[in-house]
Amino acid sequence: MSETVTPMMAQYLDIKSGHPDALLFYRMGDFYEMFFDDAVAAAEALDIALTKRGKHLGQDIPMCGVPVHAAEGYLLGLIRKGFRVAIAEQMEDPAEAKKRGSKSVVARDVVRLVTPGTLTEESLLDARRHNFLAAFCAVREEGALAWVDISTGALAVMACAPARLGPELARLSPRELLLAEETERDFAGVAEDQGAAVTPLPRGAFDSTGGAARLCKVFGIGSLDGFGTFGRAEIGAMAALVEYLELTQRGRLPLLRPPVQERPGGTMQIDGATRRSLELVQGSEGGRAGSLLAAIDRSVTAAGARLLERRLSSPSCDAGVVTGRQDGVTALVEDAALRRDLRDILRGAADLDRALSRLALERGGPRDLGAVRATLEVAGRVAARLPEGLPAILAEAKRDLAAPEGLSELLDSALVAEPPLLARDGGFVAAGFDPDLDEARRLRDEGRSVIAGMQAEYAGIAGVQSLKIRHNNVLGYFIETTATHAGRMMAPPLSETFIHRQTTANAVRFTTVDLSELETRILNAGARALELERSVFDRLRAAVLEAAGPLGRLARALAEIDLAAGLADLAVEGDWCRPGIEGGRAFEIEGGRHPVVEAALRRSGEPFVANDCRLGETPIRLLTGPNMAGKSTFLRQNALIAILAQMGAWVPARTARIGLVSQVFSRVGASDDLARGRSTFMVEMVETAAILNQADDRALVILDEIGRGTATYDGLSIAWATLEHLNAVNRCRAIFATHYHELARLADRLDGVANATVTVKEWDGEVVFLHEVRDGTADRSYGVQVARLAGLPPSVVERARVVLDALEKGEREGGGKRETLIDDLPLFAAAPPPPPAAPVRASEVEARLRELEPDAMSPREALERLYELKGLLGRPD
Ligand SMILES: Nc1ncnc2c1ncn2[C@@H]1O[C@H](COP(=O)(O)OP(=O)(O)OP(=O)(O)O)[C@@H](O)[C@H]1O
Repeated sequence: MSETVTPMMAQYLDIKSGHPDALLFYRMGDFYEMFFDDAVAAAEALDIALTKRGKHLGQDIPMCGVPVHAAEGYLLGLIRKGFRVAIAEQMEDPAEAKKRGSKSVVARDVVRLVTPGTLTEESLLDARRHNFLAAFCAVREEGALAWVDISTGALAVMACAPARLGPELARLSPRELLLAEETERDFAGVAEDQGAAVTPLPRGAFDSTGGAARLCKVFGIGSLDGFGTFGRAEIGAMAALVEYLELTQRGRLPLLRPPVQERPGGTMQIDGATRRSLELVQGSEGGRAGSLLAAIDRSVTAAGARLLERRLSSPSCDAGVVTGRQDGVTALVEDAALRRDLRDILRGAADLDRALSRLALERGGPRDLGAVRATLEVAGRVAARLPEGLPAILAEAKRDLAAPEGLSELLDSALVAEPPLLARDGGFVAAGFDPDLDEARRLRDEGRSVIAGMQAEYAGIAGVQSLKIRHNNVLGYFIETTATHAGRMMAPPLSETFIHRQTTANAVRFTTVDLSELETRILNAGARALELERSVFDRLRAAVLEAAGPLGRLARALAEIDLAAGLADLAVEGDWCRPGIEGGRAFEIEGGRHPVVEAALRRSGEPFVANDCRLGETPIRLLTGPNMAGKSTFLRQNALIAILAQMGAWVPARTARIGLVSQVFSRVGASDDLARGRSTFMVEMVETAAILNQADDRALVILDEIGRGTATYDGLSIAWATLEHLNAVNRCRAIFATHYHELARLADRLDGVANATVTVKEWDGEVVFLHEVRDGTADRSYGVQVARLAGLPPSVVERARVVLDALEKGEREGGGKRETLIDDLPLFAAAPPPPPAAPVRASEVEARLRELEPDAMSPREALERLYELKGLLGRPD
């Protein structure tokens, strides 16, 4: 049987056996081919043709392929669908292989494993978002999470108990999580809930003893102590990252920055459900649109946008850090000219972090060197524009903008103005940089112009004006003429000069001794020029990587300045204020607004009504009010203001004073989690339980309509007990919106609770939403009116009114015996509402009206249509 396996298939199977979990992209000339099950899966995932190639063990071999030049797009498609891809390249020229014998196969090897967490290509990444790869290491009850963005080299680690894994993953949203094989079962569900692909690794990868040595080697240091004091789990998690990077990048490591150790509790805790319900970085549809991030992002550089997302995802709990950042924003709010100039200059910056990372991974090209040069130039101009006496955060950034000695000059003199993407074809080194290169290029180019002269000369000798000198990859340079003239050239005396090479259907091709010599000279010069350019590239790359430390700091400084300027711009334009950050439990917002709702209303020309929120003395606010009045908006805006304040931004309010918030919890709106078999009510209760069990006295909790997913009295009881627990046990600041007006009475009994309501006016039987939050309670929900506004059939609205009146009357008189009440109600069938005839007619008339195009009608037509419409109205039933 084995005789039927071709040498190439044997090689394929050998490589594939090393990567059973990945699709194997097997390079064959200009294509990456896939075979067997890989081909079937990829053809389906990419919607490309599935073909066959030869037989294996008597069966057809399924095959599909993608062209190399378009491979990135296909890779992206596969990674998005959850595949991992191993890329096997040809490691030698096919000509080399031939030398070993006609049957020998070109040597191939996997050069890289592409996985969701290890992307570096610009086209595969979102420039404005991080792409984190994370590793979680559990050592008994302890745990640690490490994460790296290999496209920028940023590495961080923190102690993380297993129970905190979910919220931390929600904060970072890594694309991929590494777990030890034994723990995969325990944590894979948590990871998948947060959208991270799980990759299991053998336990050895997480070993802290060997790991410490491996990390020291990567960073070129003798001991990790210089970076901080790390626990065993922390070292294990970082070591697993490094091991996986070595595995996927086949030994080439990205430019890892020294690990930043995050302190648990240093950032505001916000769990996944809260992040989703507040739509911090993702809108309700899953993308960026509609999120707070999208509404506040004014950064002009990709690195600035990434820093903004990081800050927004991890607001600080350290008053010093927050006020330090605020100082930076404030300085740029106050100096409009400086802010404008900085933003203008920053627009010219390239994505330095990502360029550096590609260069380190040997995936970079001349354009990445160009990106370094451009960013150095921008950094110089930014530093020159920043005055003395700035707040510390900006002054430090200015210091970090100092360019590494001589690098700018080197890149400036070495690179052409617009370097190409790839080094392969040369053409990126500026004239005058390398005399040898200039000489080789001159020879090559002169050769080309000599050829033009030669063509004229040979045309004269042969007496054939249409004679051409052409070039192709097989023959090199050759003289071409048509068959009509060729006879003369093949006969003496011309045949002494013109040597016949080839006859094709339309042409006959010749060469000459002089042409061959010239060709060799041109080829040699071209090859030499290319070789020299490559060595210049290597030199420049080495110089850039040598300066990777300071360049990383410079990139970070630019991002910090961009972020501060963007937030300042936002603050000025939105008329925001600098919030006071305090140690106590104050929460005093005057004239607060919801930035996303406000922006949406502005687009439709409507004003947003600003509202106060004071939770200082009575920390719990019980909010009642009609449907659609703006309760959810009010709840969320206060949570968002706290988050914005602690990320260091200004906030959408007239004034704000906030005692540091340790945790934000939000339960707003309900949704089913059918994938996990949970009903709406169950999801709500699970989330409420999490809040009641975790919220401490520095937490800010917003709860919207707890208990509405069940029977009225069950719901009311749960809401009641929840409110009491928040007040007595959690002792946190909270806003609690409810439709159970009965709860309002609790405010009289509980010290920490006060009532507030969103006001409406009733006018002519209609509700008018004022969106104003006042002290006090609402008397009713106006649910029926809102239902009418939403377009419920009038018969249903009318019927609902009747039922509501009866229920309310019964409640007043009978103490809430609903069964008897319902018995008393006139039955639906017994008192049918009049059939709604008019609206049907009206909509038919409307439909006709909509079809009309008055501009296209003659007066007569218009009149006819009018009669027709009138006729429709008057038609008897
Ligand atoms: N302060 C405000 N100023 C202007 N318009 C507002 C304000 N607050 C809310 N709105 C508008 O009212 C709409 C409804 O708001 P929201 O969803 O907050 O109401 P709600 O009281 O929570 O309703 P329900 O009880 O039905 O969930 C919003 O989409 C927005 O357009």
